[in-house]
Amino acid sequence: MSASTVLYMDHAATSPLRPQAREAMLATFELGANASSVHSLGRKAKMIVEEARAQVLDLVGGHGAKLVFTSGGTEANNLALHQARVRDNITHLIISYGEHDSIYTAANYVGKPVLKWPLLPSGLADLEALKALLAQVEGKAFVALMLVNNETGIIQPVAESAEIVHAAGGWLHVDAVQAAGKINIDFEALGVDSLTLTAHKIGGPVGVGALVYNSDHTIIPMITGGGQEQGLRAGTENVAGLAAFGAAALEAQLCERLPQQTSTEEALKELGARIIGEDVARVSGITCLAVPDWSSQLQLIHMDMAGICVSSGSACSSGKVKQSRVLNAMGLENLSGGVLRISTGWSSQPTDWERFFEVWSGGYEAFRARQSTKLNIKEQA
Ligand SMILES: Cc1ncc(COP(=O)(O)O)c(C=O)c1O
Repeated sequence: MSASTVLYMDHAATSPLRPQAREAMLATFELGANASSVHSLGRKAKMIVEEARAQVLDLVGGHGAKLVFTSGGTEANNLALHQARVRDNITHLIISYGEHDSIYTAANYVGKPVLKWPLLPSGLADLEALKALLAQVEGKAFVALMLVNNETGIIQPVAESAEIVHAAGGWLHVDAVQAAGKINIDFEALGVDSLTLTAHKIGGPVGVGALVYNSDHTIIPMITGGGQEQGLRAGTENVAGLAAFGAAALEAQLCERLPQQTSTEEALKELGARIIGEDVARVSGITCLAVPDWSSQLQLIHMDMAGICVSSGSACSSGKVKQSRVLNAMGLENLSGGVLRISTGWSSQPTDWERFFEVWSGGYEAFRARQSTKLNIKEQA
């Protein structure tokens, strides 16, 4: 199957490179200079890095904030966690069950007690539970809550959480990787201490990300060596990648009108599917559907054979389908084996949902017909 006949509905995993990002990247490859060099080409490279910094800060309304570039969202989340590791006054971490593994699992390596912050059955983080957890902390807490969940698309109450965390003297980190380009992000209005972004979810390249932070804070570096990034992140700058990140951020500011999935979701529900998080605010661009009988694995195979790239709802960094921690935390263990995540982005077309529905519904009906034939044979035997 050629790439042109494939329907890509897995933007939450990686969004294809935008033409503007590709162009910026190629132009910078031509330059071929180190941003730390003092000669004219080096200074030009440095200017490209600084322009990208301004473009990415613009995407999150972070005009009064600071930004350190990283190798992606995972490193930015780890750099945020590092702040908890090195600050003696931070005694505990409070991590929501919805977090990406680059927070959820990495928190266990900070070396301080980790308290797990439950989700409500709606999928929203439980703010009363947050208050109760903070009350258990004798020192200060580092708290992590993502803005948009990567499996369900649910928008979390970050600004409210920031108020609660700050009233207790803590630090609130927000992973905004899946929010960027889908909803407007206003760093100041959210009132958080640090915020993670990655380029490849907004049409930039893989391997480039950023930690935006409140300029009242001093960031302690995790990677040391040369003095790049004002001494906050050593390593020769990935100038071409950063130029592309900046170009993608500029385009993503428009929060493109993604094809509406509402009518398809209604049709899916009529066939017996459940749309996870349908009672709370979600981004358009991520739909998580679940059925009790047709496994994620079989759904993925069926869709893939028809040339449609989707994902299981759970993280599948190992290429395997595994149970969803997020759905389990919502009390949906019974559904978590039959989950499918469909995600759209800048290159998606309105007709994509129609083709998705045709193929998925055909597969599900055929699956159910096979199941009832099996049942009849059993009953007759
Ligand atoms: C919510 C969230 N945070 C962090 C990451 C990690 O970003 P990166 O792939 O750039 O390391 C991802 C990527 O899947 C994500 O979805």
